Amino acid sequence: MVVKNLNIGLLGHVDSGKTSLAKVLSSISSTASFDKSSQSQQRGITLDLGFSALLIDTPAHIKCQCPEIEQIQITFVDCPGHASLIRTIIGGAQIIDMMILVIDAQKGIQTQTAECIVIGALLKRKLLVVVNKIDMFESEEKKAATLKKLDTKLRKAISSTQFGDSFSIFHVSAVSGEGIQELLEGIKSNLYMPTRNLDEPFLMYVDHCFSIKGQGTICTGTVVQGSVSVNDNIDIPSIKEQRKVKSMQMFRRPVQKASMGDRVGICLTQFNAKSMERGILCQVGYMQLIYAAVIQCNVIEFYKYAIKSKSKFHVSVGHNTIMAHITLFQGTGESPVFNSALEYEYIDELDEDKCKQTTSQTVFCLLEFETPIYATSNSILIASKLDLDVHSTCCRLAFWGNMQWHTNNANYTKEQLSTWKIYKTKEKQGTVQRVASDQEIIVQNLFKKESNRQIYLGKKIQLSTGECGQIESTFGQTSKVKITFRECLKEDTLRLLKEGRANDVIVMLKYKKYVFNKNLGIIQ
Ligand SMILES: Nc1nc2c(ncn2[C@@H]2O[C@H](COP(=O)(O)OP(=O)(O)OP(=O)(O)O)[C@@H](O)[C@H]2O)c(=O)[nH]1
Repeated sequence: MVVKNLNIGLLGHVDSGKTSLAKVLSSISSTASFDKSSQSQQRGITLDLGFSALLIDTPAHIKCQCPEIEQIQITFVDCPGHASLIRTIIGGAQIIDMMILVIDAQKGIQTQTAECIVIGALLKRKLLVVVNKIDMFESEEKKAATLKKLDTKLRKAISSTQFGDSFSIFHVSAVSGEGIQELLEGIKSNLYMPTRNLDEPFLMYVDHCFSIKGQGTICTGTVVQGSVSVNDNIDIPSIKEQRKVKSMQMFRRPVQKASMGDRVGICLTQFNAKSMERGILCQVGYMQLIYAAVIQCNVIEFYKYAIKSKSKFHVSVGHNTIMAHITLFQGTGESPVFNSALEYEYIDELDEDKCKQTTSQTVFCLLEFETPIYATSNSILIASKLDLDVHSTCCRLAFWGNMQWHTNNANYTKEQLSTWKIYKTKEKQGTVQRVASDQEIIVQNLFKKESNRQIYLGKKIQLSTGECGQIESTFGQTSKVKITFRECLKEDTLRLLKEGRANDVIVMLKYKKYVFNKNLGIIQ
């Protein structure tokens, strides 16, 4: 029997009814489903990803493309909704093919609804919207009016994202069952066969790990790339060891092979399950630790705070979230970023214009991780400010991007970054000490006493009165320099200087200073 697995995430604000919906939609539960953990039950909220499944006959529109698929197993990934668990939500969204956005009919769009839309949109997931709890209205009239208004609001809010308006909205009650049959039909008709590239190296995101005495250690998770078979040797990067795949199960069915998109439990030869609560399994030698990365910086339009170089953001990759120190810069060209012939301008703070990237200027972000992470060259990195107040009504997701460059070298700073030409535009100002001739002036205060004036020789300067000249030579033992002009200075300028009004004639030197290569100093 050929059964294909598809993963559908249930995302939405806390208490909108995601777990209740997962329950009514599923026929198979797993060891991690429906808030079984005692902590979850005590607090009454989902604390971790929950997995359950529904087996259906292959819908006709898929059957005609893939006649060999007899049944489809839909794995529902029930994500937490509470603001403090956004890391888990981001992790959950990375393993799904389609997302069901759950909204409380009476509360409408709430803060985490918006964050979930952002996450789903940037990961390019297919979207279905479910308005839940429609049994809670006091009258049919009130229900019809509220739902009509909410649908319009939802379409308006979502249409500005990558989802556009190509999504369906369903009105249901997970408690009374109203609308559930229509939702199931809607899910079936929206199913599609995502591209599964099985030739890539095996990679699995593990969400739970536990030991069974006498058998081994079980890792449950989703295969996000390639495939794995019983008896394969695989890497456990977090403990830097390899283990053999002893057996595998998909929702309690033993299988010999699992491929991209499958939810699977893999039994490995024993290791300490505590060493890997969340993590990855992969083909031997595939994953390496990454110490820094560059992404093209796609700013999330709902993020309302400043994005500044030298600040720190949380960065999520797969199920992992770590702190990173950021440096922003912009340049021409798309990827790959680092052509040593190109120069990039350092950005202190992203303003609105820079957020709207033009085709000629692309904003990049260097992320230097506080602790190294495992990522692959096609990983999506999502940066957020999770230390913002969880009760805030603002979106905490700031920007995201695919990896353009990364380094596995812990000592990368000196060895690699110094070849990058990321510059800051600097300006020095000085005053005229005396006029040597009408084409020659001696300038003071442009440099500090200890500055090496030699490296500035030949650089252009401009006077605040408009004339352009160049630094001809150093002058004397102090910090002065001689500046020459091709043309004679303007009469007005000479008059000001003769009258001793040196402060009205400012000498300006603009130059580029490289961020990662202090020695290079200046170019023009
Ligand atoms: N009346 C009514 N109550 C519902 C419905 N769906 C869920 N509930 C109730 O709403 C509360 C929250 O439901 P959950 O399914 O736990 O919500 P959730 O979105 O999974 O919650 P978190 O995962 O913690 O964000 C529970 O008390 C449910 O019984 C519904 O359709 N109608």
